Amino acid sequence: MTLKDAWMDPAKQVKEDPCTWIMCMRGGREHSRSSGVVCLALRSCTVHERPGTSATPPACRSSGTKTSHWMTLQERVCEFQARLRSEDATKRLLLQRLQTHDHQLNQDIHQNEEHSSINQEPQEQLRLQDSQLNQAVSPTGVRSSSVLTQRPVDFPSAVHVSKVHSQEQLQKDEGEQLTLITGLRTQVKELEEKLVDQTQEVERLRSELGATDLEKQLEVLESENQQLKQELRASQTQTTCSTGHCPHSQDVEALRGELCRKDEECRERERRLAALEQQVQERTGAVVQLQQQLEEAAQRRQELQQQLEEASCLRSQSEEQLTSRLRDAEEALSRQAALTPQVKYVTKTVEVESAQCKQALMEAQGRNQALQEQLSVQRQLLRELEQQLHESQRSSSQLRQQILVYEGEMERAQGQLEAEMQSLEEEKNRVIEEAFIRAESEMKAVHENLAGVRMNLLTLQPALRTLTCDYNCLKRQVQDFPYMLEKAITEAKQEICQVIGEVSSANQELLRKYKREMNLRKKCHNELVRLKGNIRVLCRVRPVCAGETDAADAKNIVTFDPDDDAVLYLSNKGKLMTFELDKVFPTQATQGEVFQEVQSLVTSCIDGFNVCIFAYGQTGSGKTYTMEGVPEDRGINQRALRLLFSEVLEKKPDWDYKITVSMVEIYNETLRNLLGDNPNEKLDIKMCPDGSGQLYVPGLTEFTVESVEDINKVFDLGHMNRATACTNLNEHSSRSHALLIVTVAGFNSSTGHRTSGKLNLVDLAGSERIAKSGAEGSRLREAQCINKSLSALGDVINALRSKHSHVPFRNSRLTYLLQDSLSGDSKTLMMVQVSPLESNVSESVCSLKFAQRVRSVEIGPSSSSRRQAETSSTSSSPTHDSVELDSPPVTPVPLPISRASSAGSTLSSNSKTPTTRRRSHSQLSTGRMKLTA
Ligand SMILES: Nc1ncnc2c1ncn2[C@@H]1O[C@H](COP(=O)(O)OP(=O)(O)OP(=O)(O)O)[C@@H](O)[C@H]1O
Repeated sequence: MTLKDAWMDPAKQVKEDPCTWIMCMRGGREHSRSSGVVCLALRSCTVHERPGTSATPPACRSSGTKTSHWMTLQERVCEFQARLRSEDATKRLLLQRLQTHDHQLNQDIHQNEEHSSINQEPQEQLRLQDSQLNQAVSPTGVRSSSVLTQRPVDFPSAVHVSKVHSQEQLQKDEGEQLTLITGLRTQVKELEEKLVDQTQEVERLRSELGATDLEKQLEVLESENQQLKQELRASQTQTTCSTGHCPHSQDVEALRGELCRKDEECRERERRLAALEQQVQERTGAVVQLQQQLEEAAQRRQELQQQLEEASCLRSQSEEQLTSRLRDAEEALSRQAALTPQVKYVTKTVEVESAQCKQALMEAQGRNQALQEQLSVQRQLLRELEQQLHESQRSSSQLRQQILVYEGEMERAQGQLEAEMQSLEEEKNRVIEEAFIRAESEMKAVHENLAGVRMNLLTLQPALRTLTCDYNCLKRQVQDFPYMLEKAITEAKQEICQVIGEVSSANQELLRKYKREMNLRKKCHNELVRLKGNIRVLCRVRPVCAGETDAADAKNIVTFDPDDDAVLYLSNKGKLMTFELDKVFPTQATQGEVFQEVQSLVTSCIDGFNVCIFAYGQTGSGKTYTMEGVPEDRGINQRALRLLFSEVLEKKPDWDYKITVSMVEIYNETLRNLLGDNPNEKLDIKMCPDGSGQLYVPGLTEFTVESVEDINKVFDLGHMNRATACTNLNEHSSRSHALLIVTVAGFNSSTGHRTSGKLNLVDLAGSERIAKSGAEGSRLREAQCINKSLSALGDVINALRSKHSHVPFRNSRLTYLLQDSLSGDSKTLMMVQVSPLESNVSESVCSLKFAQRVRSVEIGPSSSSRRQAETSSTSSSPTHDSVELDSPPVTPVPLPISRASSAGSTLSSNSKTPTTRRRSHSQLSTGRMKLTA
């Protein structure tokens, strides 16, 4: 608030913010005093000083008594000032008038001096002027009257005196006038001095009033209050700011709530006090009314008493008159009685007068009675009034008592209120003090932090400068960044395109080289296989089992050449027969060693070749052991699949392979699905209707396998189905062919190259002689079927070896099913199982001779088709058959087997063995092989 605002509308400003207004007015007190603004403003302040008014500042409420006292003083001061001002104005007016008159007097004197020679009765003018002066000065009581009274009263009579006397008189008057003027001037000076003194007095009073103890106290209180308010605001702000950090915030909040509650209570009590005051005022008004009524009644009573006294006085006077007249009459009567004649007259007179007197007496008595009635009425009225007065006095005393009670209550309530106010004030002071202390400590901490921050700032300024420089540099770089980025992107794009082009060309070149290498590898592999022979024949001699050692014919007749692993010696009836095969596994050979020899064929299946691995031999020679193995030492089947998995995994990034497995059984020339839902279901082999010449088995179940667990599951299912279809699994397995058909289909996503290879793992039925086994009935039929299929196999191999135009694949289900794996680029491996026992020597000789015959066969397509297969990278599958497939089934013809000289029957061949192979020591016959006893 500005001083101007306070000056313009003090009442309004005091209503809005009295404390600030007072502070403001303290600066401009001199102005406000002179116009009485203080008084008006303080009256407004007093109006708004009522308890419970929100606009009233706490400071004014807390020091209400002192403030009201101060206001009363201010009012008095204002009144005194107003009075002084009016006196000042009056004195100034008087002074002006005196000065005016002085000036006029001077002028008149000058005129009198000028016109004294012509004597134009100046006395009248002087009188007039004196009277004016007297009129002007008289209100102030100045000594002018005394001066005027000293003028000669008989001055007009001097006109008739002589000129000498007149001149003397004029001189005398002039001297008197000069004396008067001098006196008047002296008075004016005195008045001026008095005025100055009074002005000084006024100033002194003003200065005194401006620094009374109460005002000083008030100022001190206001300043303290203002300071406390500021501190409270600051502490409240800090408390609000640090509500989450201050540990006493809850206490402060509670105290604040308590303070508000107490304030509410105070306001309530103040309202009650105001109501009580109002009641007291009303009662006081009633008492005043009653007192007025009482006064009126007393007045009327006095009037009645006066009337009564007057009436009594009149009555007594009339009675006295009558009594005196009666006495006079009686005296006259007694005197008349002495004078008889006169007595009669007197008696008559008396009688006449007596009647009159009586009448007058009667009238007087009547009047007396009426007056007495009036008196009694007045007395009654007086009694009533006295009763009313008593009642009003009683009610007045009751009201006074009530007032006293109320006053006592008020005092008590006020005392309580003051005590509560005091306690609240103390509480507030305590809270403020605490907040102040807290704020001080926090402020100290903040100052310390600030000092630290300043120090940090000082140390950080160089870094900031550096950072600013860096920032500017970065800003420039950022501004240039889009352009640079665009440029870099363009360059990078160009480079990437260039690199992509180079990589693409390199990739093409690599792909080309890869394809070439793959073809070369395949060619080499094929060449290797070819060099080894498309049909490889291995021999494995099983060890003598634990239960066989005790038998009389349990003699081991098989020996091996320590220098040549492809030679096997068989002692047959004292003669040593030598058989040369591709490799001979001795009895101690492990499953791993056997598989190592065949794994190259397995991997060629991945390359798209069809592979056929047979296990051939008499019953109990170890075919199943070699092919399936035992749970603790798995055979070729599972190892082959494991190898396929690992190989496929190695080629995984480029090639995607799918490996499917089927299991079939050929029993008595009947094909059965071992993985199907119905194991007794018979399957058939049919030609694909698409004209591709491929064979397929409708209804054959295929399982896709991806892990060893899948393989085991498939094997378990096959074994289970095989077991459910027969009464004796061992016998049944000996009399049937078990085929595990593994198909490997690959796809190279980068080249689009597809491959499809088939791996046939065949556990053939036992090849023992029927005559020896003495089979009859069903066993004979089983033996015939086995012989038929084995003969058909021999015929097929013979036809292939002889390069006949017709290969009799259809002569048995076995050869028909394995047609695509026995022809073309197919690779065949026959594992001839041999029992080392002497009791099995004839079967061993037969098996070895058959193996030797098979070993001499060359399987392969015509040179043209082979070239095509080698050069074609996509379509020329190695499974493509070059031989006629649709040849009708022929009756199986036993292979003619020429016996070897003395060593027993040996395989004979009508074709030369390759030069790379060593010739067998046994003579090979040129006729057809015959697998008979
Ligand atoms: N290399 C070997 N090492 C140890 N034991 C063998 C070996 N070969 C075969 N045997 C054991 O010889 C017995 C007969 O083998 P296996 O059943 O494999 O002959 P098989 O030719 O399959 O007979 P079948 O034609 O009746 O099925 C089995 O107990 C087998 O464990």
